[in-house]
Amino acid sequence: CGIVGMVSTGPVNQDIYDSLALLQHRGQDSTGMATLEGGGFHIHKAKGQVKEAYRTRDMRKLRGTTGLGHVRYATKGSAKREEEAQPFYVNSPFGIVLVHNGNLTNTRELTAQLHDQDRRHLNTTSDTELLVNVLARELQVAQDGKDFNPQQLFTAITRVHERVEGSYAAIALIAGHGLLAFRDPFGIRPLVLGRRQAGLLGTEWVVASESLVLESGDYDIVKDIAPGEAVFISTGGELFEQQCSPSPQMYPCSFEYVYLARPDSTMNGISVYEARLRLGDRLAATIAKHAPVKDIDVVMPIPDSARPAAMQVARRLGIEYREGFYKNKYVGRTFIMPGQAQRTKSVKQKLNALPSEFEGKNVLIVDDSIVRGTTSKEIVEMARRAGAKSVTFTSAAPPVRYPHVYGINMPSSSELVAAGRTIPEITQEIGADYLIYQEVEDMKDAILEGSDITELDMSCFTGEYCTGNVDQEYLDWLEGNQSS
Ligand SMILES: O=S(=O)(O)CCN1CCN(CCS(=O)(=O)O)CC1
Repeated sequence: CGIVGMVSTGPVNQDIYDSLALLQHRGQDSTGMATLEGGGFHIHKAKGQVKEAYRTRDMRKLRGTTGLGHVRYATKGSAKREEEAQPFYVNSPFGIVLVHNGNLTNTRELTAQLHDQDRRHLNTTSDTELLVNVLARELQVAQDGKDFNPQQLFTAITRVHERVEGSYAAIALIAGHGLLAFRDPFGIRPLVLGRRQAGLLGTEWVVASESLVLESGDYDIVKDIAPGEAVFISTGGELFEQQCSPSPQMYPCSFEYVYLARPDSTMNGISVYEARLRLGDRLAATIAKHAPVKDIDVVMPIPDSARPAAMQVARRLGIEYREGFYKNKYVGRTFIMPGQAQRTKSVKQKLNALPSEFEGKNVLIVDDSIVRGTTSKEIVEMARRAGAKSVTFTSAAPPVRYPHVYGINMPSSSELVAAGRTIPEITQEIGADYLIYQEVEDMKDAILEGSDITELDMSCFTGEYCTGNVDQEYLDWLEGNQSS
């Protein structure tokens, strides 16, 4: 999912719309926007992509100079369990609307607490609804009937960190006051703060999942919100910030760098594009060790996010780089579409092989990752039908062997092609002649090179979950809880 929030000096609806369009790659299922005008909200949510979800009359309703927006894909389960589009709204102690990128892992406990202790009713199974209700409850306690002041928000966020487990980058509008943004104590999901001068009208602020939103709006990048940190921006443009966790740690999600983020974003100070080039450098070294490089005729990317890695593989191995696959850019990102049937159909719609690039050649294909293996299998078949003599399939990410529980839709290990399989078994499963994966340590080094960050969340590759409270019981529950 992608989130954005703004405090401007003029109408904010068009800027939020444009920002959501730039974050579309982070989810195409549904989108929502809310603006704050005086003491009240205007909210619009709809299924589908940004460009089709907001008609002129919807945009006209979204008046106000403070607002937020969300683009979503299902972070767990399938289309059957229709989660609500975001933002979510609660009406006490203030009107609050909230958008969230991430996934909470103690939803069962929180649901019970909210029902028994906090006397709050939940309408959906969405973890975002849990998050906004816990925030509201803790804000009620912190405010304790006194007049509003930002410190109450920071006290409430401190309690949110204590009660909530999992990953969250979140933005909320507090009716009559302003915009609150906060990040989980592990910094798993991204959140960046930007600022620009609006002439004599004052300072304008933006908080977003990716820095390209800031660049596009001519905002200066102020900083990545720190793990555990919260910032509050009043509707008048005054900024308050506080670290709300006693033990913040930086464990950014590795999959942002593998494929989720746009290459032209800088995330936690790391250029996504340059990280992908470095992933290619290291993958090339591993390929040279394990594959018959001298026989390879061409190196090809699977568009789009594997291109930087493929360019480097070709360059390092001294092999010709060719574009053998055409991607239909009008089909959304298939790998995150709920439900297996839709996903298989979409691969054929999404990619096509150009025979002239394959005829009689030993091809080496680079994809950003192999998750379910459905795309990889289809791609190998396409390459052979197009005339390839042999197919070496390579992944710029290591084997995904464990569920991803922090906000990217790969929760069920039964769907993971590498879970419980050896490399030769996976090679056979996808029908390739050779299969080479990135090494875990190489991925970590490639992403973190030149950064002062020392850790990444790589739980879906290693089974080590940085938040510490993801145990086998939870994984089994999650497995059973997935309507596939
Ligand atoms: O970023 S892009 O949209 O360009 C490509 C995203 N990338 C494509 C390959 N899949 C694995 C497919 S599968 O192995 O699960 O079938 C992960 C996501």
